[in-house]
Amino acid sequence: MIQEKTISKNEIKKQKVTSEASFPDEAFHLVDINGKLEDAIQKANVSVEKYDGDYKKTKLYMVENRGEIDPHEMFQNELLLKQIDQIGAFSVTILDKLMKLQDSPYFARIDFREENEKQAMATYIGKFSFTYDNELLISDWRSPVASMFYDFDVGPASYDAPIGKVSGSLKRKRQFKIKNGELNYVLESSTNIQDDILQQELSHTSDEKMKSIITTIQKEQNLIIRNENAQTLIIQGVAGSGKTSVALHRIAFLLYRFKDRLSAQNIVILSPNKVFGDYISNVLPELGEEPIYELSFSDIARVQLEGVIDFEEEKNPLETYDKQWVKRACYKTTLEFVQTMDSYLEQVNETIFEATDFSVKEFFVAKEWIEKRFHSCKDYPIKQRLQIIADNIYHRLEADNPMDEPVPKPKTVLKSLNSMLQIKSTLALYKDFYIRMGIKDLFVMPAKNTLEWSDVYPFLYFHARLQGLKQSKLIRHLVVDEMQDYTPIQYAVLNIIFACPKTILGDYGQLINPNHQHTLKQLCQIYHGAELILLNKSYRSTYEIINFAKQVQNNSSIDVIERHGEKPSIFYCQTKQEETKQIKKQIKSFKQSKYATLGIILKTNDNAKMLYDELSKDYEVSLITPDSTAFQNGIIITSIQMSKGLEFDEVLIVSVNQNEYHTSFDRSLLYIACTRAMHLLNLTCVGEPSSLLPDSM
Ligand SMILES: Nc1ncnc2c1ncn2[C@@H]1O[C@H](COP(=O)(O)OP(=O)(O)OP(=O)(O)O)[C@@H](O)[C@H]1O
Repeated sequence: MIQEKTISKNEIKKQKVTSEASFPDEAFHLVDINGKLEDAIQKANVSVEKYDGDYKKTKLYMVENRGEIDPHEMFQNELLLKQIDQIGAFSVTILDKLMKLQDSPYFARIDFREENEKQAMATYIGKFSFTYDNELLISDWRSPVASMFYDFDVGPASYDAPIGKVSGSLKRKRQFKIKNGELNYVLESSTNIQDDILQQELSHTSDEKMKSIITTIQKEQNLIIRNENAQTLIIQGVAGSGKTSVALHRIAFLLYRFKDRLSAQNIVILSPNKVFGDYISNVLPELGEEPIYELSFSDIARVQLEGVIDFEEEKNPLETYDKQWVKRACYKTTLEFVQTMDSYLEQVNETIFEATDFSVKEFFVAKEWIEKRFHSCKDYPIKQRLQIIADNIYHRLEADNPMDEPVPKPKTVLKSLNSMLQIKSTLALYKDFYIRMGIKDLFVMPAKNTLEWSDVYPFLYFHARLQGLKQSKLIRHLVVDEMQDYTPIQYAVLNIIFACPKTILGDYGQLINPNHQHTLKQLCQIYHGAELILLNKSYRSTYEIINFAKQVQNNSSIDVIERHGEKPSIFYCQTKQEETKQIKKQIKSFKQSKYATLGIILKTNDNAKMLYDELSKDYEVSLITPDSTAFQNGIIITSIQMSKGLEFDEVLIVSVNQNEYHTSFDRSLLYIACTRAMHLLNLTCVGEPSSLLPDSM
C-alpha cells in the first residue's frame, strides 16, 4: 500500500495532468518501449517453455532407458541436462527482469553531449538494462553513463567508462514516474526537481520491508555506492541517513561491476538480529540480485568454537549485573585490551616453545635448527608451525638417509615437537595471559569449559595464534552493519577470518551497550588506511521529529530534509492506568490513520513483553523480541534494542520518565527510539518526565 503525499504535491499533480500533452515525445517513447518489452517477454516465455520441455524430455528419456543406454551416452545426457538447466535458469532470470521492467521500464533520461560530438545522446535509465534488436534502449542504473544522473545537474558532466574518463555536458535531465506501464508524470530538469521527487518518496507510508532507492540516490550516497577501490570503507552516518540502504545498493553495484568474479555467495552481511535481516531482505531481490547470506557474531563464534569450548550467549546489555561482571565486560571492550593481548602474544612467542634436540635412533636434528625454523614461520599459528617443522624434519631425514633406515614419520616428529610446547591449549594460554599481565580477577568461567560472552572473541584471538581459525575463502566482501555495537577485539578476529574488502557502517551516536568503551577513532585505528565517510543528512524522519531528536541527543550536526509533519507530543500521565488509556487512544487514532506501522517502543525487552501481554487482550499487536525472526506491518511492540535499524510510520515511546531515562547513555537510547519514526512521534510519561526531553515541550 503506497500513498503519495508530498510537499510539492500540487506541482507534481499538475505535471501529471500535463505530462502527455507537454511531453508527447515521452508518451510516444513509452508506448514504443512497452511494445518492445511485450515482444521480448513473449520471446522469453517461449524460450523458458522450450528449455523446460527439453529438460523434461531428456530426463524422461534417461529414466525410461536407464539400464539400456551405455555409460558414455548416460554421461553425455547428464551433461546435456545440466546445460539445459543452466540456460533455462538464465532465461527465467531474463524473463523475471523483463516482467519487472514492464511495470516501470525506466525512471530517468539524461541527454549527454560528449566533447567533440555535435549531438547529445539520450540515455534512459531503469532498474535493469534492456536491449532490443541489438539496440540498447534502457541502461542499468549501475552503468557508468547512468552515474551522471546522480552526480550532475544540467551543465558540464563526466563519467568513468572502462576506456577512461568521458567528459562533455548534460543537456537535459528528466524524471519519470511510470506505474503499470503508464506515464504518471514527467519532470523536466531543474535543480529542485530531484528534491521534489525525494520528498515524495520519503512521504510514503512504510512498506513491510525496506525498499530500493534507485530513483532518488543522493550524490553523497552515490559516491559510496560506486566506490570500487576502497579496501575498507567506514560509513559513520546519523540515524536515517540511508547507511543500510546505501550498503545494500553498494552490494548490488559491486555484483554488477564485478559480475565475472563476484556473486551473491561471495558476500556476507553481519547484522544485529534476524528481524533486521528479514526487514532488509527484499532490497537485493528487488534490484534483480540474489539475497546475500547473513551472519551474527554469535553464529561465527559457534562455527569456530564447535568442539573446542562452550560459551554463554550475549546478555541483554540493559539489565543490571554485579559490579565485577561489569568490570570484566567493560575492560574487554577497549582497544587497550587488544594492545595488551598483542604485547603478551609477542612475549609468549619467545617462551611458549622450548626447542630440544630431536633424536630417534641414529636420526638427529639440533635444537638450534628447530628453534630457527619455529621463528621463521612466525606468520603461521603455532600448532601449524609445528606441523610444518615436522614435515621439514621428515623430508630432511629422508634426504640424508644413506643406509635407508626407516625414518621417523611426521606424526612421531610432531609428537616430539608438541612436547616442547610450554602451553598446549588455547584455554591454558588464555588463563596464562591473565596471570602474567596481573589481571587475574578479570577472567571468570561461569561453568566448566564455558566462557562468558565477553571472553569469546579474546579467546578466538588466542585460538587463531595457537591453532588457527577456519578462514573463509569463499567470502570476498564483508558488510558490517551497526558497527558501533562491536568491540575492537571482535574486529581483530573478524579481520583474521575474513581477509577481504569490507564495508563497515553504523552510528556511534546510537550506542546500545553501556559497557562498551570504544570510539570511532579507535575503529579507524584498527582499519588503518580505511576510507571514512560521514553522512550527516537524515532522510527518514520529518523535520519536526529530527529537531526533537537533536535536542534529545544534544547533537546539532544532523542535517534535516525540509519535510514537515506534526510536532512530537508528550502525554503526561499521573498513573500507569492513565498511561495505558493514553496508549489505547493512540492505537485508536493510528487505526483511523493512513499509516501502515505503529512502533510502540519501551526501554527494555521485559517492559515490552509486559505491555504486549496487556494490549494483546484487546488488540491485534505483535511483539518483537530477541528471538523473533520476521518484521511485519501493523502495531508492533518492542524494545529500543530490537527497534534498531527498523522504522515505523508512527512511533509511540512509552514511559519516558525520569527514573527510566536520566544518564548520558539513556540519551543515546532515547535518540535511537525517536529516530525510528518516519512521520509521527508521540511519547508518554508517568510522574516526573525525563530531564533528557527537550525543555520547550
Ligand atoms: N536517497 C534516498 N532516497 C529515498 N529514500 C531514502 C534515501 N536515503 C535514505 N532513504 C530512506 O531513509 C530511510 C532510512 O534509511 P536507512 O535505514 O538506510 O538509514 P540508516 O542510516 O541505516 O538508519 P539507522 O541508522 O537510523 O537505522 C529509509 O526509509 C530509506 O529508504
